[in-house]
Amino acid sequence: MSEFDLIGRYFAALGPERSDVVLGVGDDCALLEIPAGQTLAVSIDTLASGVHFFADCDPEHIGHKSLAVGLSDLAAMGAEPAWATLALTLPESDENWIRAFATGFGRLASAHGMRLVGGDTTRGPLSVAVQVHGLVPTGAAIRRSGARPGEAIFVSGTLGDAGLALRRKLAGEPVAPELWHRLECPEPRVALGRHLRGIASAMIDLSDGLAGDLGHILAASAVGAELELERLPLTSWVAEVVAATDDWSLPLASGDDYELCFCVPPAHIPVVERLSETLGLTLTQVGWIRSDAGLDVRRPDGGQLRMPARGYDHFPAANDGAD
Ligand SMILES: Nc1ncnc2c1ncn2[C@@H]1O[C@H](COP(=O)(O)OP(=O)(O)OP(=O)(O)O)[C@@H](O)[C@H]1O
Ligand SMILES: Cc1ncc(C[n+]2csc(CCOP(=O)(O)O)c2C)c(N)n1
Ligand SMILES: [Mg+2]
Repeated sequence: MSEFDLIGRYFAALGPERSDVVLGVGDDCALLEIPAGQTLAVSIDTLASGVHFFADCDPEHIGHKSLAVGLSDLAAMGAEPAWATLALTLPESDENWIRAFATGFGRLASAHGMRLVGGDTTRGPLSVAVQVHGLVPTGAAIRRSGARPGEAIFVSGTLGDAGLALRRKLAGEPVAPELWHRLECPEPRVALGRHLRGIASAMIDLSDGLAGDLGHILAASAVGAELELERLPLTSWVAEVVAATDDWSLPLASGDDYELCFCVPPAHIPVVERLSETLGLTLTQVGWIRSDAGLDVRRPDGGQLRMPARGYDHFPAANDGAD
């Protein structure tokens, strides 16, 4: 099947039609209308074979995850998903693979009212780059820079499940299907992000791990924080590993969580508790923002945790100085 046949058959109509798409797949550019009073939020993420997913991974899941990580960035700004573009690099034109990929991508796009409006298809080592475009009322986006001393730090869902799935797979151990799902099919917290407009002062999505990603909020806001490990929301799988090893790197630094971490003034804590019930999503306070710089991680016995690695890094510091 030719490049243009593939595009026409699998990528010309993914996601719902939208009235703000003046021109979608098929011309040199897409043409998109930004509604009055809205600001465009844009983010791009690449998933590379062997780095972000295993080469033999279910292509439907690769389609899902390649869009989910971008949706998670939109969620972290409080933005509403609108349009996506997709750059697909494939070693061969395997129609079964492409159909399954488009199914996973299209299902998630439809669930969030997002239309695929363009892209690029080339031959090469398998990699997928997705640019997402979202809309947020002007002035309402939630940045990393708004955290203030005295605010509560919350996270959604549970932490470390995807990291545990990856660790078990790399060790050749069996992985429970629910854990595997957390790694391959993360659920971006888009509704939560939108509901936190006007409530959260700062927000980030957790792609590299709580310690590192919260560190980005602290740096952008010029504040510090205290985290209490006993408050971390863990599934029994992760809790067992932590209890057996006293190693907190899974929930703090393994990455791939795609949960939201956000800060709220104390007066808004009851709103967050109600939101948790409305959305049926666990929202857990894990610590406090303070004015002293740095991240202080408290163990259940009150002692201080020597910080593990700060989070996933494609070019870790061991390379520093080498060029
Ligand atoms: N090659 C690049 N050129 C320009 N800006 C970049 C480049 N790579 C990253 N950035 C920007 O640097 C910032 C941090 O990038 P990063 O990819 O770590 O985003 P993130 O949201 O923290 O993580 P994730 O990619 O997991 O969503 C973002 O504002 C991003 O747009
Ligand atoms: C096969 C395989 N090996 C390792 C990982 C773990 N991993 C890769 S990139 C990343 C951080 C987020 O990426 P980015 O910073 O590029 O957004 C994490 C946690 C995986 N998912 N699959
Ligand atoms: Mg992000």
